[in-house]
Amino acid sequence: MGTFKIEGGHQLKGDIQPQGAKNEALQILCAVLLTSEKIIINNIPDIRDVNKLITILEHLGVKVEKLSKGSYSFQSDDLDLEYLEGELFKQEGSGLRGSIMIVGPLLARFGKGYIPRPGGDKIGRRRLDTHFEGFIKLGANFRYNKEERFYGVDAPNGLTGTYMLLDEASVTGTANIVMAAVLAKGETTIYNAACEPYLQQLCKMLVSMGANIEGIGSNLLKITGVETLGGCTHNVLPDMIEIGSWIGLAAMTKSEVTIKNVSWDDLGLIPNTFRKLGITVEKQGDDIHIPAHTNGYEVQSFIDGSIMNISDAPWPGFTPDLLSIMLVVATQAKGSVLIHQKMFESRLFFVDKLIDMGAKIILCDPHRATIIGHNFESQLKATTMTSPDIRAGISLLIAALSAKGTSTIHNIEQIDRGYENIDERLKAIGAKITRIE
Ligand SMILES: CC(=O)N[C@H]1[C@@H](OP(=O)(O)OP(=O)(O)OC[C@H]2O[C@@H](n3ccc(=O)[nH]c3=O)[C@H](O)[C@@H]2O)O[C@H](CO)[C@@H](O)[C@@H]1O
Ligand SMILES: C=C(OP(=O)(O)O)C(=O)O
Repeated sequence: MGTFKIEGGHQLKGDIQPQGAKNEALQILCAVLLTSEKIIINNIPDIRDVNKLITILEHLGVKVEKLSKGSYSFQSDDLDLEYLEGELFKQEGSGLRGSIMIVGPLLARFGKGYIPRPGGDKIGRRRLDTHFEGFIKLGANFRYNKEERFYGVDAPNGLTGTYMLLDEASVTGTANIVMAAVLAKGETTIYNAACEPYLQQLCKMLVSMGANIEGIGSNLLKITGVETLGGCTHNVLPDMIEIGSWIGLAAMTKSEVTIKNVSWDDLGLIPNTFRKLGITVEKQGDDIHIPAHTNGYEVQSFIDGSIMNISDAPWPGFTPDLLSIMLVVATQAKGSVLIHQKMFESRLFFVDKLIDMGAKIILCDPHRATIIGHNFESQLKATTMTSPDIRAGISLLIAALSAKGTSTIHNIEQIDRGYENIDERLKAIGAKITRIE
């Protein structure tokens, strides 16, 4: 278990370049299984989850070549599908959430796909019903081995397009079904589809491979199946969750930071949601400039004067992956905020650590926490903590960087799952962090 030692209380200053988006990269990497032709992907982040998925692809027989930092070519022209039935896959496939998205492409191209119960954050129940209900609608047979928690689908006669209304706008579920439908016979309509930029990017990539998809960016996708798909070059967008993390970090440490090349048009409600906490988010070309909040930041209230409420919703709503960061940043705001995490059941329990550090938080129930901001009148105190999940981990890191004294964070593998070389990148703008293996 790796550890960070963090000396808090220092202002940071400088530019930071966001990495490529983790959740997009995981979808895009699975899509390379849809064609025997070569696919080139640029801006792939060098993070644990993505590297684990690349290893799974290699073990499946995909030819992977690193062209330069973040750029790889992939060719799935000679796959070893027996790997999917072996012990190694049971271990590797369960090591991350994103591995679930190999099922759709394999089912579409080879008529069968398997997956052990995927990993990812332990942040509450994480159902896979939407994925498999979608495959069944397309004509697949479904099997689930309860003992081994192993899922399987097959479609010996191929998949056939149909209409489906998803029971929830699942991000990875939509990606999986889209990747199955692009090679199905006839037309598939997916209503209540998720439409995060990750999915828009996946659909654009599939179109450049020869797929026929209408409605990209909406919750109604119409896909007309094609016989085969070809190669393409795809560029992964900057990671909007990392961008949000750096906005929060800058505000809470009163630092002046410029986040470079953020792809503003793909950030949705993110800049405005930080503004609701009183944070100044300046657009400078395609960069975000956060000035030093020397006099703090004041939470806005609603028109009727009621308490500010920040909650998550499927895109274009506010992403659940930034709520933990909002919560930690609110601990130093002037004013009070209700954070309502609607999607996940166990993502707010890390507030115990913040309360230990001196934050004023009432955990109302597993989904809601009220934060009474300190307005920097009292600094958080350093402590020792363990990172329970990726976004709680980064939030605790932000808290530690703003706190008085030296904090210790254990289980930083959770942070490394989604933040590339985070200690070195933050050191470059003045953070005092030491990694202890
Ligand atoms: C690898 C990857 O891409 N992971 C992301 C993906 O996970 P993932 O695709 O696993 O998450 P889903 O979109 O399937 O669902 C997330 C949670 O939200 C609930 N839910 C979802 C949709 C809905 O309309 N109502 C609802 O309540 C689900 O029951 C589930 O508990 O999307 C999540 C939701 O943005 C993000 O937190 C994860 O970072
Ligand atoms: C919940 C997340 O990731 P995963 O779905 O991979 O667990 C996240 O990125 O915040």
